[in-house]
Amino acid sequence: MSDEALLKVENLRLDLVVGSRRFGAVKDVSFSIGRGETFGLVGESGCGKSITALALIGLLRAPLAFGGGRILFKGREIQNLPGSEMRKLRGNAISMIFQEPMTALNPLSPVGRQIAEMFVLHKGATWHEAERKAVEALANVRVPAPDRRVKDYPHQLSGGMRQRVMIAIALACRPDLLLADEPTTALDVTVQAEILELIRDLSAAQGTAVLMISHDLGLIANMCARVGVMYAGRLVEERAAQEVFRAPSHPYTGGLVASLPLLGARASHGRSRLKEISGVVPAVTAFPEGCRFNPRCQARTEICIAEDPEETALPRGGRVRCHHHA
Ligand SMILES: Nc1ncnc2c1ncn2[C@@H]1O[C@H](COP(=O)(O)OP(=O)(O)OP(=O)(O)O)[C@@H](O)[C@H]1O
Repeated sequence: MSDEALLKVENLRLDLVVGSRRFGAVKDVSFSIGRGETFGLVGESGCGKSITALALIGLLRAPLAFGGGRILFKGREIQNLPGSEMRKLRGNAISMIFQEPMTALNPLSPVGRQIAEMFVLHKGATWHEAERKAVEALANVRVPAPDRRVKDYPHQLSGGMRQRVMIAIALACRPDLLLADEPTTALDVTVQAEILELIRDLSAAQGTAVLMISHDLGLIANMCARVGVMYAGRLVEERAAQEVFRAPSHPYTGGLVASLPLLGARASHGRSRLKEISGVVPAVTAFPEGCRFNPRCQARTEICIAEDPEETALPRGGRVRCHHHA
């Protein structure tokens, strides 16, 4: 991608450290996100999406460890920043929302105070100013009666309202990049749609780039301009969202598309595709030799077992990592 990229991840490797052994939980993952762009990471549970996001904001914890590569944010390498420098970025220029707000919010502090803290910490506001801004921030995420809700503790709010609070905290300082890790998985379907709309509207209004993470390809394609498909710690395909549906190139992507109820029939038309992906993502300590997808792949031949495929650029843009890509 161009030098203009807001975030550039180059050959990222993240290791699972078990005694003296290191297993590549994420290996050679590269992607970039432009300013204001929405980029999605999709793949089944255990593919390495969450740990990739955690690595971006310096929240990786043992037994996982940074293993190599570079993370450039606005051209600056951030993969080895000291804790104090990373804390200046986190919540300010890069922020994150998680699947379960209860684990991220402080149960002992009113939500208004938790939002206000961001303005005090990162923007040098006084508490008085910050608390006024917290009411505005809650109104912004469409929480009714925000002047009263600021005094509520997280347990007094519904799951959807808590997620709105987390979005208010994450967007308080108008970050350049929002990492959204399965932000709606814990919510019921109607609330899910509202929260996604909120993330889309607010990030577009603020010019915030979004890295959206989900196991749901439909959701990702709806929200994102470009999609990275992860399998067993590797980025196996990266494409414009519409291309992923129109002509998935990696057999794993094809399987994900075919398993979507509405689009499966169309995507598999005229080509040999997995109707569903049998089997499960292997444990990090048991990734197979060669292509990591080979044990589950219907297109597998000997080379797939013997050799890890290189990344190949696709003619209509994007890239794929498969010996037999479409
Ligand atoms: N704290 C940990 N200790 C050991 N292994 C871990 C830890 N955190 C993650 N892993 C392993 O690293 C791999 C990638 O996990 P990660 O959470 O990034 O997957 P994911 O694609 O985001 O899936 P999910 O949606 O389930 O979080 C998985 O195999 C997981 O078991």
